[in-house]
Amino acid sequence: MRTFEEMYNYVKDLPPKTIAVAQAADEDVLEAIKEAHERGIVKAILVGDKEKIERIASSISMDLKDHEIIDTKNNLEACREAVKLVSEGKADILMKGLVQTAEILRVVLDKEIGLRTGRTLSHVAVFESPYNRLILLTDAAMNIAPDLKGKIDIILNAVDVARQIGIDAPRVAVLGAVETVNPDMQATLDAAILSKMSERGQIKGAIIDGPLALDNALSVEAARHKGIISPVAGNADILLVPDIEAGNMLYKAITYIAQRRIAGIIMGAKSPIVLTSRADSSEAKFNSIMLASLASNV
Ligand SMILES: CCCC(=O)OP(=O)(O)O
Repeated sequence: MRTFEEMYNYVKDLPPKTIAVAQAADEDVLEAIKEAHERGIVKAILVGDKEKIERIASSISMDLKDHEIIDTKNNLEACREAVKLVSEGKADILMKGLVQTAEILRVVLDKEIGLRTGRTLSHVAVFESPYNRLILLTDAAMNIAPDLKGKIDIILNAVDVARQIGIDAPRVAVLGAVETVNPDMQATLDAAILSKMSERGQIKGAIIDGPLALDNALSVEAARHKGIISPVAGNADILLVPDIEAGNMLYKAITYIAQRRIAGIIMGAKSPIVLTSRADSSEAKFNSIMLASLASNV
């Protein structure tokens, strides 16, 4: 797949999913749900301030008859109710509405009602690139400073998503600020170990190389210019960033500087979780719903 249009052409033939939205009283969230419903991808259980949800829905001419509303008093209650719907099997997908990322993730990780599976949870973003392909970015939202084991799990979650979008053996660039191993830079040490583990078949299903800087991970020209010989350089499908600061800034640079279309979900839980920035457009939220629908096949 090269675009979100191509993703839609695939997702439209999947059975519609039920999505539980934690704090749905937001215009962009409801716009995205409206479009995803009209295009046959989901029906929703909208959790949040009922009066506000109905008011916003009416202002965007959204018909609520095919959706359910659960009235809640505050964000915590909305997150808990929405997460419970998924853990009880009443919804296939969870979506972050107008709540902070940390608020919903705390409930997702709750030992009693949460959605843990034993796997590391991680954020996977997918964006349209100028390189004629969809590219994945991980982790922009969940793992603050993952260690080596964490990075392996983060890669595996991204590989699952890559497969669903038609990339069978994704090329993973382990990003750093430089392309050589520097003992003072932990990201480059982790990159070297991950590359060797991949070469020896200890991590399967992907071709992993690094450290690579962002320029030579993406651009064949940049890689050639810097004389980098690598099975990944210039052709990366997955960008693994060293920590959440790098990931979140790159995610927002893609949106606000490059102005590329993007989608984001959390993988590794009982269901995919649609997780965009609160400030992301309804289009980004719609694309993320599509991505979650696709990823729920994993
Ligand atoms: C994937 C980005 C998550 C994020 O940064 O969310 P907020 O902007 O809502 O904090």
